[in-house]
Amino acid sequence: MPIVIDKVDTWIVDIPTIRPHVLSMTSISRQVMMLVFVHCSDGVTGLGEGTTIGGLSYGDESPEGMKLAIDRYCAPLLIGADASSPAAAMARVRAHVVGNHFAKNALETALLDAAARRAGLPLSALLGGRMRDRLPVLWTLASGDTARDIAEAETMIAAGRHDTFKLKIGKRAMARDIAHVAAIKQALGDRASVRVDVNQAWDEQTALRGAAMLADAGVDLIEQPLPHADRAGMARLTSRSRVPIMADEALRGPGDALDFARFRGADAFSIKPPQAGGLFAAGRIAAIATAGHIGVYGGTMLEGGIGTIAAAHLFSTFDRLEWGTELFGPLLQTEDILAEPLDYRDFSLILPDGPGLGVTLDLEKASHFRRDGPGRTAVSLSIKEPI
Ligand SMILES: O=C(O)C[C@H]1C=CC(=O)O1
Ligand SMILES: [Mn+2]
Repeated sequence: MPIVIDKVDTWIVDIPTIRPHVLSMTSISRQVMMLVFVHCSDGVTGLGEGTTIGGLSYGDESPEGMKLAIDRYCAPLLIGADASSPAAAMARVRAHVVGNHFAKNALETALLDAAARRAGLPLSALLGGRMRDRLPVLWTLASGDTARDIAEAETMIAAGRHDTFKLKIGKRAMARDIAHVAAIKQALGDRASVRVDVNQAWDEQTALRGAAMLADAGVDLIEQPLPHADRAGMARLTSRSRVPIMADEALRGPGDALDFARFRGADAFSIKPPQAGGLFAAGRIAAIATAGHIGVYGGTMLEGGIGTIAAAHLFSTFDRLEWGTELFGPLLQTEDILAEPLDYRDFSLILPDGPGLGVTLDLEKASHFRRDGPGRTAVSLSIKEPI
């Protein structure tokens, strides 16, 4: 008897962040996660997560939209389908649903988690096998305040948690932002690598001047300085900047990665399974990066434990990961909805060995924070910032 997909459930879960996280386009003080449960006829359930930043401020999918896309359009395509081939199941979804990369990634993760659990293998084994058991993880300093960011970095270094920091800039005038970055780099010196993420906020002229000043300040990497559609500008900037340039929002699938590799639009790629449209698509971006002599970095959408560990399984299979990862999402949340939190130590995230994702959802806790669940909390009702 073939094992088929019986049911697909989606939940929206709201968790506050430990402090406001300030980016160029929005500030968040909670994270909204869309969880997917794929229930199979053999009793195995796979888990996936779709999370973005600040509703629709970062990308063109919101957690609420992901839930709708899955409930209304994707789930009916999957019910009764063979659960043993996530690739065939996702091909069916892709044939009928355009775009919706975050929703597709969450579904593909759940299908792969179920298949790997059934096989008794860690997800990384299904994706080709691990090249490493731990991933270096940086921390983003984004409180919006220089002194607080320096204090936060010092605490992280002292605790052995992070020694590489990404600073979110682009919200304020360029000179003010760079003074903030330079002060942090000066305070940390050689004890830390400092990078910046402009989140598309600059134009090419600002970026050319900014890159020169950031080089003088000792910054190691500049992430997505220009709007995602300005590929020619990214290529010109990459050829002129003394600091390596990384593409993030511009990479919405392997096709974008191929263009960037052809025109050397970046020195490094931030690889994010949700932006890519799934774990397999993200793996193809890494292959293009490697073939194009472009550096590889494991990005995040500030996901919780499920999305984070799914990405970690994939990143563990990459043969090159020159720029490390930023898989710190669960550490930014006040609560963990996993039964056992992810294992962060020695500046790294340690991959679990159990089958599938290798993590267990604390169902009671997740239901408590579920927006539409029985334990609906004050958190989801008292939020003032835009969803
Ligand atoms: O990279 C982004 O643009 C999004 C995200 C990742 C880390 C962080 O602080 O924000
Ligand atoms: Mn980024």
